[in-house]
Amino acid sequence: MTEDPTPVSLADRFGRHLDYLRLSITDRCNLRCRYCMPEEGVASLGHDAVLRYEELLRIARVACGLGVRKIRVTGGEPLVRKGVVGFIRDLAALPQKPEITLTTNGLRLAELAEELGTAGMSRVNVSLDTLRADRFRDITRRDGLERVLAGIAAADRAGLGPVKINMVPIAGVNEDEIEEFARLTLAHPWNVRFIEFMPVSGDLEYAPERRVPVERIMAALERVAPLVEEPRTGPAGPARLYRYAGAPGGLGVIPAVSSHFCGECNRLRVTSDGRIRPCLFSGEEIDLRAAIRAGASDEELAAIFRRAAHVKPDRHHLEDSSVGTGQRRMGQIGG
Ligand SMILES: Nc1nc2c(ncn2[C@@H]2O[C@H](COP(=O)(O)OP(=O)(O)OP(=O)(O)O)[C@@H](O)[C@H]2O)c(=O)[nH]1
Ligand SMILES: C[S@@+](CC[C@H](N)C(=O)[O-])C[C@H]1O[C@@H](n2cnc3c(N)ncnc32)[C@H](O)[C@@H]1O
Ligand code: SF4
Ligand code: SF4
Repeated sequence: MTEDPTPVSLADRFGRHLDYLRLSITDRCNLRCRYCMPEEGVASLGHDAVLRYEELLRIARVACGLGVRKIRVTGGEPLVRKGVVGFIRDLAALPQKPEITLTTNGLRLAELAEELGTAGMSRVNVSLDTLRADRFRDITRRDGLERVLAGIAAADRAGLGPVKINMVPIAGVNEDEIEEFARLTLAHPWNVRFIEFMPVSGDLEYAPERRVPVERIMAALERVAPLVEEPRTGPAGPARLYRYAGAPGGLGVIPAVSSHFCGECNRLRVTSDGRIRPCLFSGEEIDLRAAIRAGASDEELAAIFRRAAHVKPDRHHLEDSSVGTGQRRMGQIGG
């Protein structure tokens, strides 16, 4: 095994520096959110198809050697994979000490938050689309609102904050809760982010027309109290940031579809079966797993990452056609 060279930057053809890796560690999930995956017929990847933790760790190490500074562990639901805490510990201990974050539905967070914090996780983002138990059951096809809320509280206590809460407003489903979510920031130190629904649905009922455009989200936020725009420090990611004066929590709006933030994109993704996705919304994938299992060296893996950076498109084209995520659902890519 070779030592990592002095960190370099992984740049693409458009001058963007790719220093953020979204690593999906499983395609399995303990929920079935209607906008993400169908109830039935979700064939999980076979055991051998999914990368082993050693393989994922090696990928992360090679990526960090290329300048990746932040790794977001995602899924499917990352907290359903056995051994996830040990894996987080190993990631946090990589020589480059990347920032380790997690995107989760929160169902298992109450039991794992403390261990995750001790393992070296910096922060968590929790996906939550409703504060009503019956609606939670309708959207996710499972029970669990109380557990998610307990998970958020546990993450706070474990120092995994400020917790970001990701809410996807969908017309006719939960759009009427935008204000209630926004009010949470008046009482809690959470950053509540509203994400435009993306047309990659698991359920036909959730058609693109259900997307609540950013203007409507903003109007709902402004009905609660005047918004103060927050300065963006560094690569803040895709969210536009706001706050109500004096509130402990913050607000974010992620215009994933309408006013895309591709010009500032710093992400690469690796799916749980070892494919690099240069862009969430391009079907192009580059196989790392085959290379790893054929005995590729670290240099060869780094070359595959460079190739992925090279083919990263300048932007998505969701507004031009019905382009989606190719053959993959969101839950298979990790969002
Ligand atoms: N279009 C698009 N959407 C993205 C991208 N990255 C994340 N999202 C969406 O934004 C939402 C929030 O994603 P998170 O997993 O919380 O990650 P993040 O927004 O990068 O989180 P931070 O690192 O805390 O800013 C999810 O619905 C993602 O699908 C991206 O590169 N492109
Ligand atoms: C695919 S999930 C994976 C991680 C974890 N299971 C969770 O739900 O946080 C990552 C993110 O994608 C978002 N997502 C899934 N389908 C979406 C869609 N059609 N439009 C917008 N966001 C979506 C979810 O709300 C979640 O915040
Ligand atoms: S959004 Fe997350 S929790 Fe919901 S089905 Fe998709 S992967 Fe599972
Ligand atoms: S759509 Fe593609 S290029 Fe645009 S921000 Fe997302 S991953 Fe980056």
